[in-house]
Amino acid sequence: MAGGILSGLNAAQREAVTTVADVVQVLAPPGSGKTKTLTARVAHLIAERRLKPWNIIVCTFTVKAANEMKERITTFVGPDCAKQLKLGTFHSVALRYLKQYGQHIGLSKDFGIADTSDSKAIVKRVIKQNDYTIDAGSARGRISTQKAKGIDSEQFAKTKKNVEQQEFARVYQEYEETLKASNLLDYDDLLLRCCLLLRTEPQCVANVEALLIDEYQDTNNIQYDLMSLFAQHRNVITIVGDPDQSIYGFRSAEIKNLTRMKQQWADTLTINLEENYRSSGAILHAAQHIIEQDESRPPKKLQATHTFGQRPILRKLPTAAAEADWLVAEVKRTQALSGSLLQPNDFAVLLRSAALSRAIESALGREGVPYRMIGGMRFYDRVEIKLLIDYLRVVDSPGNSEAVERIVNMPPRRVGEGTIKGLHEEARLKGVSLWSMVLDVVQGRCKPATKVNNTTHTGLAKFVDVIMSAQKKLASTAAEDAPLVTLLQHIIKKLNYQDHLKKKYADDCEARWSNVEELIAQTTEASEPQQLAAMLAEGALPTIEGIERRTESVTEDALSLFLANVTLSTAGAEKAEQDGEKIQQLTISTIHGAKGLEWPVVFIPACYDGSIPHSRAEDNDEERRLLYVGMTRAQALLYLSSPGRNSQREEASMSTFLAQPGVAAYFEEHGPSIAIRDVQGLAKTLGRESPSDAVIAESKRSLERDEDNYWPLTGEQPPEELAKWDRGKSNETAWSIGGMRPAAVFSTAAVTMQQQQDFTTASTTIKAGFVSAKAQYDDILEEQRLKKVDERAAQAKAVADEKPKGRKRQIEGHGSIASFFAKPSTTAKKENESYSNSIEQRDAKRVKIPLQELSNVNTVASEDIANRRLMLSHKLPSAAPSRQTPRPTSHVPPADSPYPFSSSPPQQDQDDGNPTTSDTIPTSDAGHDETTNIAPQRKTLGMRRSLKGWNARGGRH
Ligand SMILES: Nc1ncnc2c1ncn2[C@@H]1O[C@H](COP(=O)(O)OP(=O)(O)OP(=O)(O)O)[C@@H](O)[C@H]1O
Repeated sequence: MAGGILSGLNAAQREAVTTVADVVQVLAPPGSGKTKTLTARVAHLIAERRLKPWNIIVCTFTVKAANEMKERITTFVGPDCAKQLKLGTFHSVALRYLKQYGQHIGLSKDFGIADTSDSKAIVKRVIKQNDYTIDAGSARGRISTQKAKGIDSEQFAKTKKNVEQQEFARVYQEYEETLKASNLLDYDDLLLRCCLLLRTEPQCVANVEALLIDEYQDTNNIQYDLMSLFAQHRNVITIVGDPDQSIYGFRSAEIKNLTRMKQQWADTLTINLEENYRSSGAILHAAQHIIEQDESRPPKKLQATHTFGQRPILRKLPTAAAEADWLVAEVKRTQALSGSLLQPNDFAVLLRSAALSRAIESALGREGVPYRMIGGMRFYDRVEIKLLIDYLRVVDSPGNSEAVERIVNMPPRRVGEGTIKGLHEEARLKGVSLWSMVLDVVQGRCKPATKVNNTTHTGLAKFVDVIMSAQKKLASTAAEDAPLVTLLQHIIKKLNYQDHLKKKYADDCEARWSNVEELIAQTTEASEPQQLAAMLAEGALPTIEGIERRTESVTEDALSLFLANVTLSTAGAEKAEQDGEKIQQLTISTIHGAKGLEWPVVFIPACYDGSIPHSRAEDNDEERRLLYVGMTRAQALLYLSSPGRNSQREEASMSTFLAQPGVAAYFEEHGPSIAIRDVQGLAKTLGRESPSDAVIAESKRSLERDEDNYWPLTGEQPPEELAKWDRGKSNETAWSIGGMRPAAVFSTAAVTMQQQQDFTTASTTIKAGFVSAKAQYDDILEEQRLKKVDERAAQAKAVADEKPKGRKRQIEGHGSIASFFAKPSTTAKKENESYSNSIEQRDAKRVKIPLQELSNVNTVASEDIANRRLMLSHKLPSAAPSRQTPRPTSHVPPADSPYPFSSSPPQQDQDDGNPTTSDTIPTSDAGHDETTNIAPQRKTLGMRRSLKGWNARGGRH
């Protein structure tokens, strides 16, 4: 048996499992096998030391962890033995004692448990009944904090207090009285009463021979007391934990409990596990460097068992939206370059807070990448968002009776459920929508069979007012006056939405309001003339001669398209879930929710000050540990990124943890190249079959670009995006002057040459006929923009001329995924030890080429500029603009290259001036519509990126 228990353990783990010391602390970094060790020790105590399983208590922090541990122990000692262990969360173990021995402290056997929502409801009622002014959510949290500190309501009331604290003391006391009167214990009480019981009646735990605790760094003071009391007779305790992963300070976790334990049991044996079995050396080095910024923390060794691998990536992007696009592009690129060996399940996006998921979810939805959320709901499924989206839906389409039914009494307007159902049924029988039924009732055109009293009538009238005023608002807002966000804000104001959230979700209204702010940011973005035009162009079908088009309203179309976008962005994933298929899904999680988990590829976006460290965080060290926990979830590839502007459009600067001197040396500036041999190594590690070279080559073909080189490393917009913006601006000018809807943003893939020419004609004609002051001013701005683009182009050329061209910096012999996945573990230690030297070598070789990729796209920008200059001089281009697309940048480095896995290839010395076929949509039948005589579409990189969403969605649904 012992052989089985100990097999596969390293020396330190074996020592931790077999030591005869009574009190043992196993301090282990992430991925070092803490759970494995703790499990083996339980099995060892039973099998070798002959302890009875029913005399062993094992405490975990989550039910999931308890179940996993039980499963693992079962494999060693069998199910009958395993089920006799006292194994569970602190709360469940405490509950067992209270149920069995509670009478010793006057607790009747039939006490109930107040769950979180019961507790909240009680606090709210107490506040309401007494007209207290204290916020219910924060009062509930404060009660829990006091209990965690072991301070009961009477003790709290006795100390000197200011007025506000006195009120809280009364809430606390009345809350306790209510629980008592109802014979309820809340979660905190379970622990507190158990402590009381074990102090009053220590005999209850006279049988306990050993106590083992997982994730010890998250214990609070009450849990510490409970630990001492459980073990009070024999004092045999084993804990495993990692102070660097203590991220629950906000729930009163006490990192000091480690030293407190050593003080209480002076003979505590501390065993450090230093080998990490999860992450590549490069990831560990970077994570270690970050955590070591906390100088108060004792130095600790962390040894990678894998080889160095690929250095993590630290990327700057211009905006949160660009960051999301880049992230999804990297998911798709690495997936394709691995010949689909990497599947969505292998990727995780870890966020500091749930509200950050919106941009990522939208980008994933647009690109059809399925995802699941853990530790949170999908953005559009969140109650506070769903309700607003429903309002927008009803404004857009009042005939949507389901949506009307959901929102007619939300926020509450005293319209009962029965009334709504009755009206809905009457409407159905009459063959009209619920909206028209409600409207007729409110406007006195109909006397319904369903009883509608005065109060209900008033409620219905209020609802009608919200919808009709919103429709009016939309109709009266000009396209250039941000119609979507204006509409949304109108609805939010009408609903008094922030107050509604405060009332209904007292304890987490801030987080919910953050989500609403995120939706406002999204509609603000979508309302920009350029975005609006692009969205409309994406949704537009080509004009077909002889078929009359529906008269368009820019604002109304924009709302419909926006809502369709929202719906479709989640439709793929929903379908997969409904069908019950086991589909591959990328994971989105908060970092807190990802604790204890691991993935081959991890992204941590939004690494900016205010996000991480969070603006409301009280303890920056805890925020740093949070980043550390996130980083150490990654096995092979880790991406951190930060936008120059966050989703609220505020300027954002790189997280202080990542901006410190020396940090950059641990990161690459862009995603890695992935060669075929890397894929083979990856397959080996993941225990999967390696795709053939042909499959890899084929899936590579689907890629628009096989290097992470679209977004400049400086965090600026790519010239293509700027040129697009510039072009969008010139359209906008024409649009606002002529009052016309733009046919499209120039050169979008969805817009035909004919349309472009039509638009060019229209805009030039307008300008020629009537040149307003605004138009002249726009022309001046336009010239200034052109100048800037010219400067960028010149700068890019200068950079591109530097040698060596297009190289990425890598450490010789390191720095590739292959070197991690091939994991020649005997050399791993050596490799990692020589890391510092490598950094120096690498830095000596570092070639600063931040704008290297610009040279590829200069031609695009230049031609656009030329075309726009033609427009400005009121001359029509004789033919559709011929735009040269960037060359693909995939090159095999020479065999003797010092950068064998370099991801940015050397530039070719000459340019034949022809667009490469791989970057151009073939001019075959597929691209040429005979019936409409539409010219073949050409693919341009930036444009295709932004338009793909609609095309793809159209195809899928
Ligand atoms: N001696 C070992 N040899 C090989 N693999 C090991 C060894 N010890 C642990 N592992 C593996 O390392 C991975 C991480 O182990 P585990 O989840 O127990 O780590 P942990 O310390 O609990 O991590 P975290 O702190 O992140 O939760 C698991 O896949 C485990 O099987």
